[in-house]
Amino acid sequence: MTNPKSEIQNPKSVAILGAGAWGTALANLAAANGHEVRVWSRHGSQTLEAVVKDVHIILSAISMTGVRDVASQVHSFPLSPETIFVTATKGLDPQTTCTPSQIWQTIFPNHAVVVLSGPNLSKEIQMQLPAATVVASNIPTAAELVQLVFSSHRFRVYTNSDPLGVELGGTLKNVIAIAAGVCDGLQLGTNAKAALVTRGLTEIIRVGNNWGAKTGTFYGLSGLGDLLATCNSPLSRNYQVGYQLAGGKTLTEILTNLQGTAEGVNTCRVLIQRAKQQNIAVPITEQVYHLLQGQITPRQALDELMLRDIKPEYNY
Ligand SMILES: NC(=O)C1=CN([C@@H]2O[C@H](COP(=O)(O)OP(=O)(O)OC[C@H]3O[C@@H](n4cnc5c(N)ncnc54)[C@H](O)[C@@H]3O)[C@@H](O)[C@H]2O)C=CC1
Ligand SMILES: O=C(CO)COP(=O)(O)O
Repeated sequence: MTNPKSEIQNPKSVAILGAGAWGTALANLAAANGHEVRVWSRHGSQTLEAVVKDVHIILSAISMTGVRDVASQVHSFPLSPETIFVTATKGLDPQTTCTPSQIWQTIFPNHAVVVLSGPNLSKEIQMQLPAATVVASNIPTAAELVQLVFSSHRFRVYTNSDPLGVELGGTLKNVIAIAAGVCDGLQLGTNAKAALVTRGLTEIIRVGNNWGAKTGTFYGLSGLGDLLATCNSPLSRNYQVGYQLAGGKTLTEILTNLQGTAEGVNTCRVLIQRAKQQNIAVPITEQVYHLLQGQITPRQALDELMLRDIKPEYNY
């Protein structure tokens, strides 16, 4: 278990769905460990059916917009009951507010589903810089198998038994990363950034607890860890969205030129919908939402946050 190399004696076949930045990085990690890796892209020549045929693991690194459709397509193909699904998407479904793992689990109720999430800026991983992540599942053996497939001296993989918390940590932090980009773009300083990220974590925990996730999970790699990575790195697309909004660009201009997917834009809208339904206070998300809608300026968003009613610090 502690020696990742042991799994090379027992290679698995892994289908990676989505050949974007993250799918490619994950495919390289599994291939470097000696596993048989097949990558499917909607723009590629191989059919989805051929790629998923007889594999041990199907890992989805598709943007949120494609998850339901691709999962439904996979459902129409014959699969071994032992096939494990891994989801690496960090988003929420606009129709149902479901997480990607909830979509995969609903479509494949008899299969193990594992969530993979952590502070994993794909460019750094492609540069072979060291990183750590979490694989979480209600079925411990499935998480342990996925841990072995991806673990190496440059990618340290931890297991976790709170898949919802791990998934929400990676997903909700994208909204805070947009806010952090605004904070840096406006040059508000280190104190402001620390306050924003810390209060952002409180907001994430409040939403996560309401959803049924465990508080402690959000202090781990997929919550606090991913906040630290994305709120401090220009490599984060979500951070870039915020930074450029602070610079006066419109959201349309930013998204037209952005390389890859900034899931926080959609997640923010879905989160506002869910917070209203569940009556959860999400002050930072609200300001990011108004900003993305073009209803306020970054400076107005800042004032709104600073002038809220004073209150005790802990109020999950
Ligand atoms: N790039 C990164 O550093 C990380 C990204 N993620 C998450 O992984 C997911 C993918 O991110 P990236 O690879 O960076 O994005 P990307 O934009 O580079 O790639 C997205 C992939 O999804 C596919 N796709 C999009 N819509 C589709 C549809 N309707 N049907 C089929 N395929 C579709 C695209 O063809 C592409 O292969 C996102 O949810 C992101 O939050 C998670 C961790 C790290
Ligand atoms: O989730 C990520 C790193 O963990 C990637 O962040 P972005 O999607 O903002 O680039």
